[in-house]
Formats: sequence, C-alpha cells, structure tokens
Amino acid sequence: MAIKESELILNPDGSVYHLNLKPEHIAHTIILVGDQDRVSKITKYFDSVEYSIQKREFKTETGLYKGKRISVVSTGIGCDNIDIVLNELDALVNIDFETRSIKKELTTLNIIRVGTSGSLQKEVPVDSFALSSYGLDFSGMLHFYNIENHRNKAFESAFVTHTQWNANKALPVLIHNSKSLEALFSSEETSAGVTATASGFYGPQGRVLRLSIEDKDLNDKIHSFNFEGLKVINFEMETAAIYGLSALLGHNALSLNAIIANRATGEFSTDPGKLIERLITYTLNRILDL
Ligand SMILES: O=P(O)(O)O[C@H]1O[C@H](CO)[C@@H](O)[C@H]1O
Ligand SMILES: O=c1cc[nH]c(=O)[nH]1
Repeated sequence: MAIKESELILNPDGSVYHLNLKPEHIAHTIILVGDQDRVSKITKYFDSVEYSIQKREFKTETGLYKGKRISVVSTGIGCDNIDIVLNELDALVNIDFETRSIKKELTTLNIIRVGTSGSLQKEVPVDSFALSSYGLDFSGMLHFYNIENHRNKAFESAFVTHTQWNANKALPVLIHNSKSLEALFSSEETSAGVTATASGFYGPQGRVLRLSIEDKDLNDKIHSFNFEGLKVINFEMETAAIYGLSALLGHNALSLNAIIANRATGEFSTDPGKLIERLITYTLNRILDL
C-alpha cells in the first residue's frame, strides 16, 4: 500500500523532506555527528566527496575514504532530531519513493555516531573515548514506538528503584548496541558502559546555573548505580534514540563519544578540538574493516 503524501513527505525534486536527500546520495555506512561543522572535519580525510547537501542542521557529505563509500550526516542536537534522521535515512534505502511502498528486500545500514559527551565516572577521564554498550533513554521519544521487545526491563526497574525516579519523568529505556560493531571499534583506548541520553543539556543532565533542579542528587544516584557490573558512564543527547530506532528498523548502530567533561571531577577538556580529531581518525581507521 502506498504511504500517503502527508506521512512520507518528499520535496518537489523528489528528495526526502528534512535531509533533502535522494536514495543515490547516501552510502550504507553512515557516520552521524551532532555538529554540522564536524562533517567536513571527517570528510577532509576522504579521497573524494561525491555529494555535499544541507538543509537546516542536517548536512550530508558522501564520498570515498580509502576506496570505501561513506556518508557523514549531522543530526543537530537531541532525540527529536534523531527521530527525523533515522526515519528518513531508513526511508532512503527501504522505501521505494516512486511507488511509496516498502521494498521487499530491506537494506541494513551501519550507523556509527561520533559525538561529544560528559563522563559521570572518575575512571572515564576527560580526553578519553566512551563506547556505548547500551543507551539509556531519558527523553521519552522511544515510548511512541513498539519498543517492548528491545528494552531491558530488569535493568530499567532496578534503575528506577535505585534513583527513586520521579514518575512525572519519562520511564528510562535501555537499548543494546550492535555487538559486531562494538567488537570492531573497541580497544584499550575505549571505555565501555551505559550511555545516558538526556532530553536537555542543563537540568536534564543535573547542571545548575540559575534554575534549581527537581532532584539535586540524581547524578550521584546514577553514578552509584551498578546492575550486574553495568554502570552508567556518560551523558549525551542522542545515543539511546539511535540505538532504539536502529533496533526497530533493523540497522546496526554504535556510538563513540569523546569525553570533553567529567561531571564527577568538574573538569573540562583543555583542547576538545584535538580530542574529537583523535576520535575521528580512530573511527576512520577501523571503519575500513566493515
Ligand atoms: O557533539 P555532539 O555530537 O553534538 O554531542 C553532544 O553535544 C551536544 C550538546 O552540547 C549534544 O548533541 C550532545 O549529545
Ligand atoms: O556534558 C556533556 C558534554 C557534551 N554533551 C553533553 O550532552 N553533555
């Protein structure tokens, strides 16, 4: 059955609504970054750039890196943007835009986030790399999908009990990464653990400037939580949404984050630009084995 024009929105040139892309514009290996200016910091290493297309905060560059076709897409900040990016990337490969119907043969994308993040644990220091074995969604976005078969309720209910999670907030949802991507990208340079995906940068990550927050002890409780050896190691704003939608749509996803802040020690990286550059070259070196 054809998907209605109000649901799958295509621009007059046939490109998908927000990303402004047509199917031929994307590779099946995709690096997601938050910051649109980070796209060229990655593609400057490419042999050639085939397409460079931007609409709003969504900038895409596709090209060849040592002969491998890769797309780099910026998502902007937050899970609401991830809802747009993941649905539209999936539509580009798995929906026929002519007939507006789902293709019989589905394509699996490899999706790797290269982001920045704040650590919650002293053992995951500033200037190191966090690899998200799981994403813990605090944003509530995933509750709008049928996520039940992909979440880990035992972890979630232990977490809710330990943190005395306020019922007015969305229930946390724990989602796994792609274990094959984790195997490829983990090394002695990465610390693996649970990444908490917040719905904001300030209050939702326990930062206080002028506004007081509902639970000033929440970060300490997240910090001390341990479920069968699994700890929440860092805070950022996209990973769990990427993991949740990738699990639902059948894509492989992994999130790597440069630790620019340590919330446990109060430190901030003296050179975040250099750190993210290091994570970019680390990721590109390993992506060739995909
Ligand atoms: O550096 P990026 O990839 O944007 O990631 C982090 O930085 C932003 C907040 O400053 C959020 O998007 C957070 O997830
Ligand atoms: O503390 C931090 C640092 C980067 N990004 C976040 O979302 N939080």
